[in-house]
Amino acid sequence: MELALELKNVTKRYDGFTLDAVSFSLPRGCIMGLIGENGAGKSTTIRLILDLIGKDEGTITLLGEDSRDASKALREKIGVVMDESCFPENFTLRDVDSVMKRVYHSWVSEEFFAMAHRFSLPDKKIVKDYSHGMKMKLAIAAALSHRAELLILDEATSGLDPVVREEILDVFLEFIQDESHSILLSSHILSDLQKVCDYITFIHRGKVLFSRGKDELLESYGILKCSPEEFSRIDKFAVAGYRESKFGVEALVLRDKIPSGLVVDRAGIEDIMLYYVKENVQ
Ligand SMILES: Nc1ncnc2c1ncn2[C@@H]1O[C@H](COP(=O)(O)OP(=O)(O)OP(=O)(O)O)[C@@H](O)[C@H]1O
Repeated sequence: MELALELKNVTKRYDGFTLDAVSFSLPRGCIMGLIGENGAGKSTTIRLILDLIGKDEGTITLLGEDSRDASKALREKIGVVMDESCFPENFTLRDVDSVMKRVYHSWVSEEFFAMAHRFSLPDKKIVKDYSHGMKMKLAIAAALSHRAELLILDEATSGLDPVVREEILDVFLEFIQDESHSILLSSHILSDLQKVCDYITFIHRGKVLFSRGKDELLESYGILKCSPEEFSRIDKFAVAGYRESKFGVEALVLRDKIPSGLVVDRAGIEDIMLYYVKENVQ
């Protein structure tokens, strides 16, 4: 399986925080969601991948090349959306186009304007007068207009309404129709990730708790609601996390380890994350 991205034991130490031996890999043609609580290390991971900050240990391979020796040609193949404010405030679409075509050899003006119009971005308005959603759409249109093979997005859909998010998720799904294309995106909107991702990597307090196929995760886990007596009879290796209330016990469990007769409901990525975090608090 050809990989778009591979991290092996990537470590970054800050005073009071360590991104600790992070390893995961993203196959080409797939979308990976990076999840984790505030301050977990998602943006640090993305900055390391983009070589915006230096790592202390480990290796990062981007489209087959070491990220440290990334050539200009490799950089052209990576579309990045870090935040909304990537263009000067007095720029119009035309200004963005004329600057970007000097930055990227592979810039395709027709694709940029087509995407900008698809996103209903106005021709004449300057960036300063854009809404937050318009700025994000502009950043995404630009990232998609230089023949990128790998898109890396940090919180690209945060603060956007559901209609705009859906529009952007559709663009992502179209982008990976080409099997050489891949996407890594971090988000707190787990329902969005559940819709589009093939893989989920969960970072918690600087460590990868898991990096797995989404379908496999959703099939493996379920939510069990039962009485304390029933819960006491369950193999504890089957329990990823639980909470007790006056109504009984609710637990995130491995579905195939639960005896028949007990009802196990479907778990979402959000359930999985919440129970895992609860179980891993120190
Ligand atoms: N330049 C820096 N110097 C010191 N500490 C830093 C620096 N950059 C990030 N950190 C710390 O690294 C930790 C992880 O931050 P990071 O921005 O990667 O988290 P995140 O998962 O993206 O969080 P959020 O969801 O809130 O954006 C935090 O404790 C943060 O304070």
